[in-house]
Amino acid sequence: MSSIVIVFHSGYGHTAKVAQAIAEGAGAAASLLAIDAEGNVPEGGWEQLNAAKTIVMGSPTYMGSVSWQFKKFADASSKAWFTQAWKDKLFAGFTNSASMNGDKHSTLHYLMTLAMQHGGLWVGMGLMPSNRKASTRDDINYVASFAGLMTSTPADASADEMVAGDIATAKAFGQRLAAVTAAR
Ligand SMILES: Cc1cc2nc3c(=O)[nH]c(=O)nc-3n(C[C@H](O)[C@H](O)[C@H](O)COP(=O)(O)O)c2cc1C
Repeated sequence: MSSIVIVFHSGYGHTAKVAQAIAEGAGAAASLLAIDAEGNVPEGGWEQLNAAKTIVMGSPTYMGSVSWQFKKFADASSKAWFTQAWKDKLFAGFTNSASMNGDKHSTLHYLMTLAMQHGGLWVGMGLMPSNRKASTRDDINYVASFAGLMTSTPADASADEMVAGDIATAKAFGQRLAAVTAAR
């Protein structure tokens, strides 16, 4: 079982690409758990989550919040909530949307609330924003969130056309998650 489980939903592949980059940054400690189009996790998924030290949750931003498939997963996690089975695990979150802002914070805030309901400890980005005149879209944390990973992909861009700086930021976030998980 992996110490870091990245559980995510992705309708069109963008959030999945971010999840892969986080996993790449986190290295051998991490594994991916995709919520399917029906909002279900594959067999053995709940056991993986129960065994994890760190749960990283990701969803695209749809209409200013998580996708319904992610929400179905969140509601199903109430089974773990009843016994506080995930208490004191580390949690982190990420979301991708089309607009630069796009109300992504609303999605991250929901993920954070879910983590708090489970009695978890939230891990933010730990990365300074790239917000200088000389900063470019390909710099680390240009979208500049502290609460969790935000990435933006133009509405007409495929998952393969995602911004390189966002993918690099996701890898850096994965490295941080591996470091804080190992330190526990
Ligand atoms: C139903 C729906 C609602 C969306 N709502 C938003 C939104 O509130 N803000 C935004 O910036 N983008 C919004 N988008 C765009 C998606 O966030 C964007 O296409 C994202 O890359 C999709 O990620 P995915 O490929 O992992 O599903 C929406 C897309 C869909 C399909």
